[in-house]
Amino acid sequence: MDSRSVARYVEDAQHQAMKHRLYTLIFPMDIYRNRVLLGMKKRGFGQNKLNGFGGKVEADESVAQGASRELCEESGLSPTEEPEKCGLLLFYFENDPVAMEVHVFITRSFAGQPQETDEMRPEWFDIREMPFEHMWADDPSWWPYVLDGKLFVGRFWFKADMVTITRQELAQVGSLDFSAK
Ligand SMILES: CNc1ncnc2c1ncn2[C@@H]1O[C@H](COP(=O)(O)OP(=O)(O)OP(=O)(O)O)[C@@H](O)[C@H]1O
Repeated sequence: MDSRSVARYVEDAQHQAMKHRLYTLIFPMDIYRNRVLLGMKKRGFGQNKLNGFGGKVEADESVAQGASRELCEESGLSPTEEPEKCGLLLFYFENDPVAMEVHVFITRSFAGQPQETDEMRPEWFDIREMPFEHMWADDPSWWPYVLDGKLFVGRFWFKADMVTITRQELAQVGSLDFSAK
């Protein structure tokens, strides 16, 4: 397991025995107009879904750096402050021995204009009218925590169809600073 992974703090032997891959997911928020920038994923994992921006964390960067880098690469916006942590999501897919550990961030302070890239087609949405029918099935469960500014940890078990959730756990937490635990 990646030493930066916080997955080891989950008190579940089955979970701890699994390999985890680190990902980021970042949502640029326009607080003046109550909008969030989503991107239509044009290729690869989650193709044709709307989502925040993100991807795999590289070996030489922190998760926050990874979130900033992916935002620049995929949307044309660059955060002008350190992105804010808002949640941790763990995804398990039937028949896949590797769990996804997704670090969720928002940024309210960024430069640039959204631009379409090879990977994403960005579009603004009202934060209270999210297009959940075009998003991952777990998103409606935890998005309210983001809106309320509550930190959260969630685990979702997906069937191989990548749509059906067979089990889920979601809770508000006081801190996402696991290293200080
Ligand atoms: C299962 N429910 C889910 N709900 C919400 N978001 C989800 C998700 N599952 C994956 N995600 C996000 O999808 C992106 C995939 O990243 P992905 O394109 O594979 O990474 P990366 O850009 O490094 O890939 P390539 O460079 O194309 O290999 C990444 O932000 C990750 O957090």
